Amino acid sequence: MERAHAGGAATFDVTDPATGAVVGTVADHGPHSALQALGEAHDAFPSWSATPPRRRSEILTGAHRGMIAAKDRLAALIVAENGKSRADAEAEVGYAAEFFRWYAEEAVRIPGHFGTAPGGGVRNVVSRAPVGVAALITPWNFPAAMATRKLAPALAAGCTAVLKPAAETPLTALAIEEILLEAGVPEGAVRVVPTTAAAPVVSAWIADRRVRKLSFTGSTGVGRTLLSQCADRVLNTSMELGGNAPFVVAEDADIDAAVQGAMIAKFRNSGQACTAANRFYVHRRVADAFVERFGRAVEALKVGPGEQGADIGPVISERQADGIRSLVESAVADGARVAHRAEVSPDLPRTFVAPTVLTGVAPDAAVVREEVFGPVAPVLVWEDEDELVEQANATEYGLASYVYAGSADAAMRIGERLEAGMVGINRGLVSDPSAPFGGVKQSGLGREGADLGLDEYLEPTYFSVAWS
Ligand SMILES: NC(=O)C1=CN([C@@H]2O[C@H](COP(=O)(O)OP(=O)(O)OC[C@H]3O[C@@H](n4cnc5c(N)ncnc54)[C@H](OP(=O)(O)O)[C@@H]3O)[C@@H](O)[C@H]2O)C=CC1
Ligand SMILES: O=C(O)CCCC(=O)O
Repeated sequence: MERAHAGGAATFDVTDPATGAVVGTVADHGPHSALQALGEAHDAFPSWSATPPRRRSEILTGAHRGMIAAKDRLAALIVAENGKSRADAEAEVGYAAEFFRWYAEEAVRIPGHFGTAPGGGVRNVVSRAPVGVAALITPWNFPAAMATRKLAPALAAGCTAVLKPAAETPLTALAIEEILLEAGVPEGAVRVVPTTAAAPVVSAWIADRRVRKLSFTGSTGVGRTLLSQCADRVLNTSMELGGNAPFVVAEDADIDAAVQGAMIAKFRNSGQACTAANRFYVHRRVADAFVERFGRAVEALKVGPGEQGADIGPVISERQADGIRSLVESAVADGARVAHRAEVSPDLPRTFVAPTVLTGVAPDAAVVREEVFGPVAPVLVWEDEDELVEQANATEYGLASYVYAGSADAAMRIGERLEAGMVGINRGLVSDPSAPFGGVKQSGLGREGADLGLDEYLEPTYFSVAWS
């Protein structure tokens, strides 16, 4: 599985987090070749933005088909470079491809506005134009979906793009670039630029006047740094940052359904998602039943390499694994109890972390306050709804939250009080290309998916037309 890409002699290896084996080698772009790629995207912009929406739509439809046809190959690449289970990888390919289909349908329906100014004699005409060349920065946790969630609306809007994938997972993004070219995206309109020098490459793009848009998915810390760099040029930005999702179980919830939702919300992608349930608030009356059933489901999880039928693969790196373990150790040192834990063979490398349920966790424990990004579920007990809401909102993050309740009234009442851009009501999965994905507070700016995701790549122009 080897991919190289024009862009200079330097290369870097991509490794499998399940084994440490090298699974690919790619060009390592520095700022110079990254700016050349930007030049290509800039040159391609006039023609792509003038391409009829119907044709752009057909090309995106072709990209959707191309991804579905390449599902096995793409899933294998994702497992190899990210480590997730084969089932998670296949689900990701379907989810990622769907962004192309959704935005193929949106490309031909970009709305405008025609209205009469209240004073009369003037018509307000509003049209929307592509913002220009977009620089897209993606993380390693969803190597396909994070790329298509940005590329699809950018291309639908008429933008061209340079995309920097995470250094851990460039192979999937390169495969998607090829699929786009095969579907008819012109040479240069999309350039994937792997690098081990993220900061200088991205800074060079941000400083370059040809870039008119930055869309970033990753940690809040890096997002903050990029926002301050973008301030110098007042660059249009979209930011999908970290999360710390509360998962609330009310006393009248269907416990089996809540456990099923919790398994998805917590263990999809081994917990490495910004939408992952980070802390569980379970009503005292149902806490024992929930922990017992949730614990049984967790203990049944099979941990192992993604291609060997495991439910839970490795996390992305030893550093990440050590960080997750130390959150568990510090919670236990402060009185928490490991109530349930899945088995991990001692023969597996250190990147494999045991899925764990913690009880008796202090509300201000680091495992509750910080984004765990791993398969660990701290469970806290609540009784008073005001206190629950206060604790759930006591975070700078505001991305996703989840509520399980028996009555729609209770579910919506609690859901509306949670500070989050997305609320799963009796569902453990909120991600959907047809819905606006994004957060409030320090979880980000802007939305991806749905019609709002397209808006991020369009600028309104208002024509004030004398018209008697
Ligand atoms: N919201 C989300 O989806 C994600 C959140 N996270 C959170 O962040 C933590 C750390 O993960 P990590 O991978 O380090 O996330 P980062 O935020 O560091 O990485 C995300 C992307 O930003 C790039 N990047 C990193 N530093 C810079 C920089 N200074 N300038 C420009 N680009 C940069 C990375 O490139 P490169 O890979 O080459 O460093 C990658 O493409 C996780 O534990 C998790 O809590 C992580 C990933 C996704
Ligand atoms: O962690 C992320 O930013 C990706 C969330 C995956 C999803 O879309 O559900």
